[in-house]
Amino acid sequence: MIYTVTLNASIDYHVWLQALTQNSIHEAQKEWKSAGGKGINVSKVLRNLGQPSVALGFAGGFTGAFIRQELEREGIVHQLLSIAEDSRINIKIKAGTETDISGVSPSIPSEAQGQLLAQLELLAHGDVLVLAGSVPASMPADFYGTILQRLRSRGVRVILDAKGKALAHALPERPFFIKPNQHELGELFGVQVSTREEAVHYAKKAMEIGASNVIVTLGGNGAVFVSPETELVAQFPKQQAVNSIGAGDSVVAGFLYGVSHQWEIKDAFRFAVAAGCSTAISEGFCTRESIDAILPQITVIEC
Ligand SMILES: Nc1ncnc2c1ncn2[C@@H]1O[C@H](COP(=O)(O)OP(=O)(O)O)[C@@H](O)[C@H]1O
Ligand SMILES: O=P(O)(O)OC[C@H]1O[C@](O)(COP(=O)(O)O)[C@@H](O)[C@@H]1O
Repeated sequence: MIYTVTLNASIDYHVWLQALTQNSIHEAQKEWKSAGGKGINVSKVLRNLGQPSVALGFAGGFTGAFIRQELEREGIVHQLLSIAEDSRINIKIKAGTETDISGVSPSIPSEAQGQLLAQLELLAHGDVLVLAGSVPASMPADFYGTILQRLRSRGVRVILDAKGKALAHALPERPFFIKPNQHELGELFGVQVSTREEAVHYAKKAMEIGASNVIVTLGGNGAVFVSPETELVAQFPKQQAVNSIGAGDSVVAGFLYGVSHQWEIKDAFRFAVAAGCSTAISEGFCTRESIDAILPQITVIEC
């Protein structure tokens, strides 16, 4: 089974404005709310692909109730643990460009943290665990590393999509796959990653620290895949993003889907990039049909 963990679940409030200006009142042109957080988004994309998963993590308050209801309505199995404080609300403003405001994360009591670790004790050989998104400020920054350590001898593949300290602490614990974007990879090494060559170079450095497979996404400029066996570059015609929220999560879900079906790595990578593109250039998340429609435009070559 595939399990996704979202430590910092959210309601994503998407709002479209004509323009965003200081010191003025804006009238929304359009808006919607969705259950978010990176692990939950991965579960949603997997569901769109017909791949079951179980969403784990924390949810609390009226926002937590909304998150649970949406997952249940969409037929996504979850075992979210209850916390007293409200799950956060993240604001995603579209006004020509995209501006995000991430809400303050709720406090996660140590008992709830222990309950999550106990749930993960039940994972067994062949299971896949996706650890995705920020670690709430009340939790140890090395929580992902702790999970990886505890699962090391159990034959569970761990996919990690994190940044900052959460990524730095977990990397030496040997995740199967990481998916930083170029900025997150640059932050890890205190450099700026702008080109594909730089992305490959620093992906290899991340592998020296502990990652087995790395996809670095470069927004509208493609992506690279690096493993001990191969180095691949994906390209696609540059397009205007319509709503890039969840595009990175779609890459994670797409790659996971391909790997779970024992596809060749090149095909899984191409599918993953198509999933990301399809999400970025439409309002909702990718579907199998939208990915298949965009696949012919994605070229993958060896570096
Ligand atoms: N303007 C765009 N046009 C087409 N695809 C895009 C665009 N922006 C992002 N994507 C797709 O989304 C993926 C992830 O984007 P990126 O912004 O790098 O990641 P994250 O969402 O994790 O920050 C890219 O690899 C690509 O597949
Ligand atoms: O666009 P991405 O990177 O795929 O992730 C989108 C998701 O990540 C979030 O921005 C939260 O990210 P963090 O957990 O890292 O704060 C959610 O609001 C959103 O659902």
